[in-house]
Amino acid sequence: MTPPGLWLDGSARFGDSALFGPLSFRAEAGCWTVLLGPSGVGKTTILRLFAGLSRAEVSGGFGASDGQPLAGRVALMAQTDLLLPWATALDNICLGARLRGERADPARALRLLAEVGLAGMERRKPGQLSGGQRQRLALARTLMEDRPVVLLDEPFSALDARTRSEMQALAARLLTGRTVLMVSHDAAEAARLGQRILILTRAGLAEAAAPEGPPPRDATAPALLQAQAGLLARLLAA
Ligand SMILES: Nc1ncnc2c1ncn2[C@@H]1O[C@H](COP(=O)(O)OP(=O)(O)OP(=O)(O)O)[C@@H](O)[C@H]1O
Repeated sequence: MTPPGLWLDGSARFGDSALFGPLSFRAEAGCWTVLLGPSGVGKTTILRLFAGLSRAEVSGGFGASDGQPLAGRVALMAQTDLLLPWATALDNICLGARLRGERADPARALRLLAEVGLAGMERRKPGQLSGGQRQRLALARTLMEDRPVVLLDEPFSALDARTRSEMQALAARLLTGRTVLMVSHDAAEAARLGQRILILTRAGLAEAAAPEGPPPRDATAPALLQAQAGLLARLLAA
């Protein structure tokens, strides 16, 4: 499936309560876009709209750049891993297919578990995995869905710095070529992963220059630290 871009135009509201806008949002096809911004401006709502999970009304509409419905083409990875505690790692990965009444491919599930570094752990339950391993499992479950559009809602924010860095690198490698829209609070994460970096504030949507080179970028490189500082300054000013 060729990944489509994403668009959203206008202002958003929940019933009588205005949320943001008007603005013109674009996430390019096949690119990694990071959406930064202070708490409560509507970042998660934008993700949930594209995932078909929000009831917010958007005045100018939203959708895929190819004009086709987004339903069935989107996978969402949330901040919490949302794993079923009583199910094994393998069953958790296959859950999406099961819920749709489809047959999950166990060989593919095992391959994905190996790709995220969980080979041999397929019979473990989430409680028998570390926080980082659970996030790896959640990433494998997202990949199992094999959707061209992947929405990430701060999926690595609860992890320690080292595990977060490993997960960022793994996700960048495994999601290459898909349209990725990631919500984050973390300027360092945006500088490391974003091919486009958008900042949503009460004043509207602005674009920040993304560092050069494909993600994941070296988080300790001077150019990256400079980009991170610039983003942080913009976030603090927002
Ligand atoms: N279903 C809903 N009905 C009414 N208001 C809602 C609903 N969902 C979210 N909101 C409100 O919309 C606003 C934006 O929420 P959203 O979660 O999109 O913000 P955010 O930028 O992702 O914040 P954070 O960074 O804290 O997660 C909040 O004030 C929230 O209370």
